[in-house]
Amino acid sequence: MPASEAPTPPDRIRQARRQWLDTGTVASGLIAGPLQASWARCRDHYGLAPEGRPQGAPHASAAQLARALEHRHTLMAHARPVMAFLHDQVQGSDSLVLLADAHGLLLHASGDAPFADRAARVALRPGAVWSEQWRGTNAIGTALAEGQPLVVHAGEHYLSRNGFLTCAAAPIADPTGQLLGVLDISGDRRGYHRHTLALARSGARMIEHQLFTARHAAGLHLRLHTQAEGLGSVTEGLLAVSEDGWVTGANTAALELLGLARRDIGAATVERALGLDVRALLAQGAAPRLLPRGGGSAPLWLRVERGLTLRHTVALSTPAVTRAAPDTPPTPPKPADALAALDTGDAAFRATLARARRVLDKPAIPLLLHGDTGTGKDVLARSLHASSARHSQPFVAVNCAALPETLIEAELFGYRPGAFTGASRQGAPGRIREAHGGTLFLDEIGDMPLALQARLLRVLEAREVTPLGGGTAVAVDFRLLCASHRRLADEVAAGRFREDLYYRLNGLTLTLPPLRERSDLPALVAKLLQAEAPARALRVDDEVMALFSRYRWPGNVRQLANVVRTGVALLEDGEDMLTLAQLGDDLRERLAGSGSAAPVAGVRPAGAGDLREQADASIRETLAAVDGNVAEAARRLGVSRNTLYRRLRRAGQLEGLAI
Ligand SMILES: Nc1ncnc2c1ncn2[C@@H]1O[C@H](COP(=O)(O)OP(=O)(O)OP(=O)(O)O)[C@@H](O)[C@H]1O
Repeated sequence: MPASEAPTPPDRIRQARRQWLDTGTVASGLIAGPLQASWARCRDHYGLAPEGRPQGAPHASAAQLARALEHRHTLMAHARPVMAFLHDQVQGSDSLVLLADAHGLLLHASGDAPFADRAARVALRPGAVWSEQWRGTNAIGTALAEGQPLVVHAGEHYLSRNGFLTCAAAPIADPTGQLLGVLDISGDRRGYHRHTLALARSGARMIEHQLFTARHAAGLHLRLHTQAEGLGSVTEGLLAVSEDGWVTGANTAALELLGLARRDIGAATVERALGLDVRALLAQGAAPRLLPRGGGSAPLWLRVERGLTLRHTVALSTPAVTRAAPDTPPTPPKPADALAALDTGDAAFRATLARARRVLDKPAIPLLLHGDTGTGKDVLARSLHASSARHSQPFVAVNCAALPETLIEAELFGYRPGAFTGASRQGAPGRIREAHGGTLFLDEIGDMPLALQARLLRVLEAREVTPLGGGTAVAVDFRLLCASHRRLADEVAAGRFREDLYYRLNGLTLTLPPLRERSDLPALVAKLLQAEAPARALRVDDEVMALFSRYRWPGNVRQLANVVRTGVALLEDGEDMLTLAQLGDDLRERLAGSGSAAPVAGVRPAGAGDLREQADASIRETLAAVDGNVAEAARRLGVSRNTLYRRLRRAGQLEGLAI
């Protein structure tokens, strides 16, 4: 049974809190084990005080939230209709249906307006982060930490200020077993209902079912249920099987029916899971059959399917039946518009986008994205995928600069159990196979070691991949996008990049212009301002725009976006014009520093000094401050992750960091 299926009685919770405050421990059995473990984490790992407030808890800006929604658009597309359905079930009961991502960032809320107002007072609204680290024990954060559905009721919340809530949450995993987020139903504690957890769990199952169907409908997959009538329903188990007999995907129901764990996906054979080998499955017709099982387990009904059936095609094309809730956060651009949304008026960039659109759905023509750091290669790659016919299939990004050389091979091609020292016992299918049916984005391809280039070339030519440690080659179908800030032709000339691979990758090169060469700076600034504060009509004054126009922008759009974000944060309430004075001294100095073509009156250029040493010191300090989390350190330093990775790789400091 999941933790706290029924709420702990109020007197027990009071007793537990009193014991906790007085002695720092709780007698066993007073509250559920996972919640007790969570209280201990809150105090010992996160240093939270029960009566305290969440100090420094992050809150996503509108632009960051929009980006997170865009990033999770597949999850959103499948979650919205389910959330609308759940909202119908709990309507009028003072509650909210919430969706959080795997970091606890609240992506979407749907619910009763009066309760939404109360919930917003404790930041239970889109943009806030409800991981345990910031909010203490709570259904969203604790379900993520424990990886199981649970209820956190009233005083079981670690922070007293959240004690008016009763919350039930269930994790959502993708078909490969990776945790995508949490579906939560939160309400006033007086309105607790014992069915709420079952509702949240069913909602999570429905979303997982849809995600599975979208990803695996085209391949060999199995439907499982204890009753024949259950096949085809949202309660069925679903298992994807590769042609060489590996379990490559499963929903939670299938894992439970077969007694498998998430880590078994990509690691267990179908023979181990079902007692049938893949040939026996393929020989079976489309009719359901009863599968006897040993060990006292109930027999299972099994139906084997290959490829799309009409019913699933219809189901796939309709997940966008959404009913906008009154508090719907900004929605990401529709997939078809993602490319168009990048066009802010620069003629050369517009022509590049038009060329890209012409080959969008021709996967035989690989695209190579070239541009300096921060020019938007990653943004363009995601938009290309979102605008393509494959948009509901996986987008798998591999950053070749981010991985130690020794790991790239296993990460890309997968490996058999025990293929190399330190390999996980389960083996892994590899990123190339994860991209099957969708898009594979190899970022910083110029940093791929020569030996691996030969292997990649073979995969591209044969369109099949063989895992490290041997085994059968598996056919793969993906649209390839590569990006590099280096000119690959120069790398070829220098002998660092294989010529044959270069020609294989370079169906069409799309070059992103540096920001200083773009003619649409004012429109881009307007777009970034709008994204940062959608509800306010913000502008920059002429003096700032003139400064922006003269500056060289070595960090390109990323740097501009950071400058705009800081500027907006420094605006007083009610002000809608960003002026030079409001940019702050340090920012003005940076803008007017050595990168500027002409100095601005009254602004001192940045001093020289030993920049490399300073940079190294600040990288070390920042990494220490964020516990080695490279993505977070890059954000704080205002540089791209790739720049930081390259720097760390050169210094031999990449192993062991959170990438
Ligand atoms: N067209 C755009 N509209 C709005 N924001 C953009 C655009 N292009 C880039 N950005 C912003 O710039 C940031 C950097 O973009 P991106 O990561 O795509 O650059 P990149 O070229 O891949 O950089 P690197 O090579 O350093 O990884 C993004 O997070 C986004 O905030």
